Amino acid sequence: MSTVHEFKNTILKVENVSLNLGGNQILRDVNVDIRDIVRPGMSQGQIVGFLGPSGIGKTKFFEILAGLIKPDSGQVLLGDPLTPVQVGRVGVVQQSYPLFGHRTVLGNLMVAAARKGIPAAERKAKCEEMLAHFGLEGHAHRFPAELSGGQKQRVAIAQQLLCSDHFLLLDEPFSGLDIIMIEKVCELLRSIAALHEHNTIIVVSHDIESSASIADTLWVMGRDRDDQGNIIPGSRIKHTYNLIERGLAWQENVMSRRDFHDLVDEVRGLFKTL
Ligand SMILES: Nc1ncnc2c1ncn2[C@@H]1O[C@H](COP(=O)(O)OP(=O)(O)OP(=O)(O)O)[C@@H](O)[C@H]1O
Repeated sequence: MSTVHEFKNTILKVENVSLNLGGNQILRDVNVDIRDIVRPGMSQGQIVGFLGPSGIGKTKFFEILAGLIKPDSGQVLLGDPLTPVQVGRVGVVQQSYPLFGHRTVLGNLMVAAARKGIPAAERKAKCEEMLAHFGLEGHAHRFPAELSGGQKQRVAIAQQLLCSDHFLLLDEPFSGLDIIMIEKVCELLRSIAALHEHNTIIVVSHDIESSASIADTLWVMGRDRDDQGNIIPGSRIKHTYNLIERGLAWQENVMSRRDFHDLVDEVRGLFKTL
């Protein structure tokens, strides 16, 4: 598959974000950005895999990216042109998939479409289009309690995609799924990225292999050490891997490639130093 591409405008920018909690520095001067990737003849969104050891600050950074909590300093800018993040612009898919239990699958999507301001006359068609894209047409009139975990996850992703502004944050989307389901989720996320030029998906995960198999970029969060090897409090994005440059983005069967496994080993090795 061709990797001819250009990086265009920055569509997400994190500037000098720091966060303290309970007297501890959690994040320190985090600076990172995502640029719109353009490929000839297709709409190509962005997928970032966001990795880091447990307790490093991924969840807190995720909440700041979504505008759910404010950093002590710094800011997050989104869109084209860039403007400060506000709650609702970034779709957040939590592991628990919170859906309205008293509404059907279609009803849940209709609420999201209304929240986004899609005109009433167009809502049903838009929601049905989403249901078809997510392979949920047969479940439109079911209630969340009647769905499997994987089906609930797809409804939650569709719902967040409908009511947000091209940005989706997913918290551990592969957790608790078997290998076939993980492949399906990977396929779904790739297809969402291809739905719109600006669609940008950030996947927070402990699963290095699955994240790397769909990402164009990996962010690894970690802390610095001083000259004596002591940890300096406050995490930042310590390493950014450009998988396009490595020829590993947008490749069929990338997981069967030796250079892909070398990358996964490299990231795993890096974790031990963070
Ligand atoms: N309300 C709080 N007050 C003080 N410290 C907190 C608070 N919430 C989180 N922390 C600390 O902030 C750090 C980062 O937590 P966070 O949940 O962001 O880590 P994480 O990378 O998402 O971890 P995991 O991968 O295990 O979910 C942890 O050391 C945690 O103990």
